[in-house]
Amino acid sequence: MTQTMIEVHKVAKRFGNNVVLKQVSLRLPAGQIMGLIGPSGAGKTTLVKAIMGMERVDAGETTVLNTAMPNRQIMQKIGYMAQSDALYETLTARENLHFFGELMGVHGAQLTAAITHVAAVVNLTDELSRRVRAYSGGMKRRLSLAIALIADPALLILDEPTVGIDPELRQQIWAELRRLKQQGKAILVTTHVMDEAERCDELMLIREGIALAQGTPAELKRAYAVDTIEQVFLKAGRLQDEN
Ligand SMILES: Nc1ncnc2c1ncn2[C@@H]1O[C@H](COP(=O)(O)OP(=O)(O)OP(=O)(O)O)[C@@H](O)[C@H]1O
Repeated sequence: MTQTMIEVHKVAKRFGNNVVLKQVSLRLPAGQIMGLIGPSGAGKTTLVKAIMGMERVDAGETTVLNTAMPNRQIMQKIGYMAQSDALYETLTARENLHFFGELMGVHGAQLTAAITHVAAVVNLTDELSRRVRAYSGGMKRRLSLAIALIADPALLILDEPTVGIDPELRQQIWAELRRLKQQGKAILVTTHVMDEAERCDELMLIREGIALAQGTPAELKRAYAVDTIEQVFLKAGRLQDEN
């Protein structure tokens, strides 16, 4: 069987009285892109943080690269892009990439080559010498994505990576994600964009903390007898409300 990169088993989480994840399970093998889709507040980021080991869960287990999370060493091996950018504003983009690359164990000529490559992927090659505080919101998202890619990690966890990014560049980023997947990398991505959901190998639909449906885009469309993932989303929501 293909190597399992992420295993989530019956994870539950609440904040006070607000139950945010209910018995959520998933498995992400190497060479696959899994999309987490669901309305705002559904629990996607909380699930991502639980997988990263950044949020303690109340029940269940999360395992990354065969290691129970939280685990600091494993955390450093994940190419993680958070929903809010964690960048050094007073440094240039190149200095940020250099800093985070070193932190993830990439050095010297290898790091220089990696910076050139990831900057090209997110179209920031000509902006590398500018300080991040002069960047627009979209440019900061692109730099955050470049940082997630810098160490060529076996596992990428990307929380809404293409928010604020124009359609052309979004295509380019998805082409890179596909290339990485073909190399055997595993990618977990949260998205609100339905055409991105269609590009995932596997989708999990989360609503009110419940994993409502899981499968390939084609399987989900068949199961709900609809033509698009957007319709799956709407129909699954309606059915959940009726029950
Ligand atoms: N640290 C926290 N303390 C209290 N409540 C929280 C905390 N983090 C998240 N929540 C709540 O948990 C629920 C799920 O939030 P989460 O960020 O996981 O949703 P999401 O699906 O990622 O939403 P979005 O698509 O808007 O990013 C929300 O009701 C949110 O208010």
